[in-house]
Amino acid sequence: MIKVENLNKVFKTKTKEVIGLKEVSLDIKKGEIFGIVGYSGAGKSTLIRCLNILERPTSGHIYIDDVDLLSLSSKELREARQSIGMIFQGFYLVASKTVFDNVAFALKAAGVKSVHKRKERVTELLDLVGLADKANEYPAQLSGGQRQRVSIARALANNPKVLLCDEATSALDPTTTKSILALLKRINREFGITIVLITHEMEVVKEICHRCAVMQDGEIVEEGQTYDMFAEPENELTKKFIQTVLDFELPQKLLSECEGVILRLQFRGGIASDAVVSDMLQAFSVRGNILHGKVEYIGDAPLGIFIFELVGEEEEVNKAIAYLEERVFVEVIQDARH
Ligand SMILES: Nc1ncnc2c1ncn2[C@@H]1O[C@H](COP(=O)(O)OP(=O)(O)OP(=O)(O)O)[C@@H](O)[C@H]1O
Repeated sequence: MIKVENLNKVFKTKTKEVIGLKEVSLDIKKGEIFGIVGYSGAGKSTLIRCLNILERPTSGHIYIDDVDLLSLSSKELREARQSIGMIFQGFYLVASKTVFDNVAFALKAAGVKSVHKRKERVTELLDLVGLADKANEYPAQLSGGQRQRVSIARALANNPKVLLCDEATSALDPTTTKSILALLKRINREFGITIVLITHEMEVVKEICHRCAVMQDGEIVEEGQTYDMFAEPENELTKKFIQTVLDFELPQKLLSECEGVILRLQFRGGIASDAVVSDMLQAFSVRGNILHGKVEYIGDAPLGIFIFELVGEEEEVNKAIAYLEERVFVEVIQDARH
């Protein structure tokens, strides 16, 4: 659906050249929610702005449904953009227009001349985003979450195939963020709209993205199914992002009192975690203490995480670790034996 091939963007300033994107390639499937995550300056905004040619890449290709966006004339590009909606962190609503008129404006701009048709569509959209009762209010009278709902209604006005979300929830509190993400999920499910979102919050990716990519210094450093990225991240930066969601802070006092090996065990959904641990405890002469444990849901799929201390003779402990490593993901986080 969206194919990005070897995209490069170099910003030329008076004194230097800044690399915005470096050989970025992506293949985003129809109906997918795809997340792009990275720290500030990683190139996320540049990439998402390139997807509707708000920013012209220096080289490379962008295809949406096999149409090469960079080969289009200005008129053709304007038409192609009708099928790409976009929402932003700052909402960009027109302060002097009512909620109704902010949404109707997108229809007018797209050439919908009939007042009746515009009214019908705006009413439908405001219903969809839960703002039917706010049609005559002005942006200043709305909360941040409500403003983002208006901008979602506006972005969907002309039935786009793709919705680009540029840090759409970064200015919102956690509860409002959840409600906006739930709305995006619903839009994706009910209308099959492909959603590409950029964010610096892994929590957002965990909540709604089917697949995601991690960016650093203009490059994609890792890409995959969101669940796999959480369960078995490979890149160091991905691991850091994952930790922001899955990390357990154990009290320093507890760590210093532990005499054995502290392991972090990760169980993919479907594996009976307690059975693996109790079988291990029966098979080897070791003692085990669970220090922490919980099940995180990545989308709807469970990922179990336990912090576990193993105490015993060195050889038995090593055998027990090897036994666990054959069955689940194991990370040694402290070894007080050495
Ligand atoms: N118009 C510009 N002129 C010069 N350099 C730019 C321009 N826009 C972006 N850059 C540079 O390109 C790199 C990528 O920036 P970009 O805004 O895409 O990152 P980002 O991941 O979106 O960060 P943030 O989350 O802070 O917006 C940065 O080094 C940035 O300074």
